[in-house]
Amino acid sequence: MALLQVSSLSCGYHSLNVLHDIHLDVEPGQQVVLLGANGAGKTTLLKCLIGLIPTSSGHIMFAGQDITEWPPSERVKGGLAYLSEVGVIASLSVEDNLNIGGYYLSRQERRQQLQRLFEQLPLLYEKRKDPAGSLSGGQRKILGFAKVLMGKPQLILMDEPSSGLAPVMVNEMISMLKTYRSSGPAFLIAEQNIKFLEGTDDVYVLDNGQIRFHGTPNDLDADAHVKAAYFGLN
Ligand SMILES: Nc1ncnc2c1ncn2[C@@H]1O[C@H](COP(=O)(O)OP(=O)(O)OP(=O)(O)O)[C@@H](O)[C@H]1O
Repeated sequence: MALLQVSSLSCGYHSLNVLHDIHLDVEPGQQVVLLGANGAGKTTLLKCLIGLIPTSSGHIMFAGQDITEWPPSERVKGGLAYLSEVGVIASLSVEDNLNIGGYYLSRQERRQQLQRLFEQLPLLYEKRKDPAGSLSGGQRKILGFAKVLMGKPQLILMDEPSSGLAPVMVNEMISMLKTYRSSGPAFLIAEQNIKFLEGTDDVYVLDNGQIRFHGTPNDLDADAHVKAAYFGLN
């Protein structure tokens, strides 16, 4: 059974639908990429899935439950996490940001998870008392990633992890995804950067609020029409 199953979903802002009839699945442990240009509706879809924007029609099933009407806090408690492009609170310390990510864990679990992440990401341990705003853009992205991992989610919704990152940090982010995928969570990643197709199981192409393509990265690579129409590739 799919971990996330989105069917006939429409949503938008102030009674104006931006997304139309979206169907999308994520299986446990999968990495799924949602590709689309600026304004295609990627952020809107992720916000709708986490509950920050209400659904106009359709259904969102997660871990066997219909969460379409659930508030964001219940979705997070249920194992869904959302990492926005910003991802961290600049005025709070690195450690406080991480503890916010583990808000729904018991005190003991939170302590253990914090220790585990500090061991895996020594940079965050070194900077644990520093305000998140003092970190470089790349370090902030890593902190944002660690912050969502703190809550031990089953599925992480990531909004443009590459935005504002130098190419070397994009590679670092891709290798972090590889590392953490093997330890459990599934990922739905909204991106414009096709580098994120590396290690990806499934791809959806979103254009003007509609899914125009769904398949594996190999299927996408073989589809000259989609490549030319949406990515200017021959
Ligand atoms: N708060 C809002 N109120 C009204 N319309 C909005 C709002 N936010 C986004 N939109 C519109 O919804 C459409 C989809 O925007 P969205 O931000 O979801 O796209 P995106 O694919 O994430 O693009 P980007 O990469 O630029 O963030 C756009 O036409 C945008 O102008």
